[in-house]
Amino acid sequence: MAAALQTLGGGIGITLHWIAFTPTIEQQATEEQKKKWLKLAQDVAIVGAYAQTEMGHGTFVRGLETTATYDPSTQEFVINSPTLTSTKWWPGGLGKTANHATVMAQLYTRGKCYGPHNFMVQIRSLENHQPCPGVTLGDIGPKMESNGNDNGFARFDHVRIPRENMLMKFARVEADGTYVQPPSSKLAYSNMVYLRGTFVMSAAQALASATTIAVRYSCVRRQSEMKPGEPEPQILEYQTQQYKLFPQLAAAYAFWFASWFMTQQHGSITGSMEKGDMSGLAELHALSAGLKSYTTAVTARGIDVCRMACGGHGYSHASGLPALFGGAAALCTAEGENTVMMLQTARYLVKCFAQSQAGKRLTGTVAYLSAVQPSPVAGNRNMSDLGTLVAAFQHRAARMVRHAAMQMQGEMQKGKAREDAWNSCSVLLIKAAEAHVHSFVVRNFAETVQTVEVDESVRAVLTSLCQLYSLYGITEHAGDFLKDGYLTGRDIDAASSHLSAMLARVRPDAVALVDAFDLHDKILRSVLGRYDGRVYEHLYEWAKKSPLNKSEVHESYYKYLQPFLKSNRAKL
Ligand SMILES: CCCCCCCC/C=C\CCCCCCCC(=O)SCCNC(=O)CCNC(=O)[C@H](O)C(C)(C)COP(=O)(O)OP(=O)(O)OC[C@H]1O[C@@H](n2cnc3c(N)ncnc32)[C@H](O)[C@@H]1OP(=O)(O)O
Ligand SMILES: Cc1cc2nc3c(=O)[nH]c(=O)nc-3n(C[C@H](O)[C@H](O)[C@H](O)COP(=O)(O)OP(=O)(O)OC[C@H]3O[C@@H](n4cnc5c(N)ncnc54)[C@H](O)[C@@H]3O)c2cc1C
Repeated sequence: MAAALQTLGGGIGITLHWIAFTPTIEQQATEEQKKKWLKLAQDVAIVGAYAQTEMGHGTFVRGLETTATYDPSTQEFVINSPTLTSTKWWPGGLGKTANHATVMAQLYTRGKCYGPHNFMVQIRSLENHQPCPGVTLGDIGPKMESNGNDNGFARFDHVRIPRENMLMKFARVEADGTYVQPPSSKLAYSNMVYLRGTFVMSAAQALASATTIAVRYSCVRRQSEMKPGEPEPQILEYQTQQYKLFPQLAAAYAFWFASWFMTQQHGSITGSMEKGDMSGLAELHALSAGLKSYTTAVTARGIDVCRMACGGHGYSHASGLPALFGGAAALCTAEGENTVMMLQTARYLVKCFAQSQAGKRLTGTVAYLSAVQPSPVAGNRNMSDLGTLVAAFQHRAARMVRHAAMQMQGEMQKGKAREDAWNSCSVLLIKAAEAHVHSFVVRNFAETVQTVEVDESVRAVLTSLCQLYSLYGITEHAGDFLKDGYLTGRDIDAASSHLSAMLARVRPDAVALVDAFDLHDKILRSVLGRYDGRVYEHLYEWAKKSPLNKSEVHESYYKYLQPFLKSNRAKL
């Protein structure tokens, strides 16, 4: 339905209705309010946008300028866009599709500001879809990709909504204007945590799509001579092609398993929060922010590697890879810009490190921080053993977290304010947080392949893939592992040769591993990745449908080229 609307309309998109607007009602509305709006949203009797970001603020939610001022005389909130930069800007579906929006605005009551809260605002008439009085709407214009989605803008000129339109599951405003505190001010951000968690699966699916396309095409495409006089080989026979594609394929599986963990964690922690136990919220936020940032960044880069591995046809929209890349690039910015999200994870790690220094036993995804010994125990390690690889990644992360935290402590001891010390160490902090998330993904991948209920022959293939993913990470970041002597040069050489062996071992199963994603041609939308492998015939058919081929001589010849040629010939 959503996809149909998105393709049919060519300018409307209800993606955000499903992934942001409806979940916000589910997570932030009272039972009363759900009775009023949730079924309408689920049945698409209303279409909604999630209107938080403004022209002037996206990351800094506490800096949003839209206001919601409570008027006790009428028991209404007045929604207003006081400045140009307060214009809501970017929300998907806001331009032309949505007739409702959850609007994040600074809540004012009795002259005091209580920070950003969500409000349900009808923005278009249900009769004729015209903007409601006081509401100005429009599309923000063409983007890098996803132009089927009308990311829009909205301005509110003192628009009045009933008090009951404030989503009041956590915080409330009583009829007389009294503000009732939520258990945590961050619960207003809970849907962002949820959405970031879903991005991990979006990244896995996107990387799975890209590797399916590139691996299948690399079995169809024959090019060059590996040995003089021999037939042109499949390009997947080249080790360099395997080195490009198989780490991306392994990452797709790693992220797929990481998203299982994320979903399970989100469910159990929000379950406890429903019972008033907020203790897991900080870890959930740090994990979802870090995983979202890490997986979307690796995915965007990985899709472009797949695109380049397909040569010229990879650059054609026929391959489906440019659109995939554009979508993945969007997820690096949307739902929390990646740098900012990784800094949130770093903030949590620094806090946990301080707690472990004070003797607290850490648990959950940071437990390893207190378990890992600072002084490395060098020695010939078995670089094909998953336990050894996991321990190496945890040691690397613990060392980098400790280094960044100690660096920050040092800056503060020199008299720097905490915020300045934070800023001057933020590159170290980002790298430490990335190493932490990377070690989580490796550990989770290893634990999943060892416990998932599959046939032993399948487990053997998944284990090779997990080794490949880990060895690739070690060789790509060798310096981090060598720095304190935890790994030696010999270990890194061993890792490189094991990696080469893994490339050769994965090769015979590569097509089966991408087929296992079970992505239908209609989902892949790629001539190169077709299940039947009939690339060339369909590439020709695809090209013939290009609008430029509607006429043999394009009108631009008569308008521009013909007079231009004529005048140049006249000068000869
Ligand atoms: C792979 C591709 C496949 C194809 C895809 C298909 C097509 C794709 C194309 C197109 C569709 C894309 C889909 C679009 C969807 C996107 C929708 C949106 O974008 S909706 C807007 C999102 N906006 C943000 O996420 C704002 C980000 N900013 C923030 O969240 C905050 O401002 C933040 C966290 C950066 C700072 O918030 P502070 O300033 O209030 O908090 P501080 O001062 O940093 O920290 C205070 C305490 O609060 C905690 N905290 C912060 N946020 C928290 C949270 N969410 N939950 C729990 N605690 C939190 C912190 O951990 C900290 O805790 P202690 O004090 O250390 O204990
Ligand atoms: C495809 C797409 C769909 C979107 N859909 C929606 C939607 O449906 N609803 C919605 O509300 N929003 C939506 N957004 C907006 C999105 O949430 C914001 O773009 C995002 O939160 C980033 O905020 P920003 O654009 O203000 O970037 P900024 O925060 O201005 O980032 C610009 C640069 O500043 C850096 N920076 C900012 N703060 C810090 C900091 N504290 N420390 C270090 N560096 C910092 C960033 O790292 C980045 O490099 C969408 C965006 C895109 C691209």
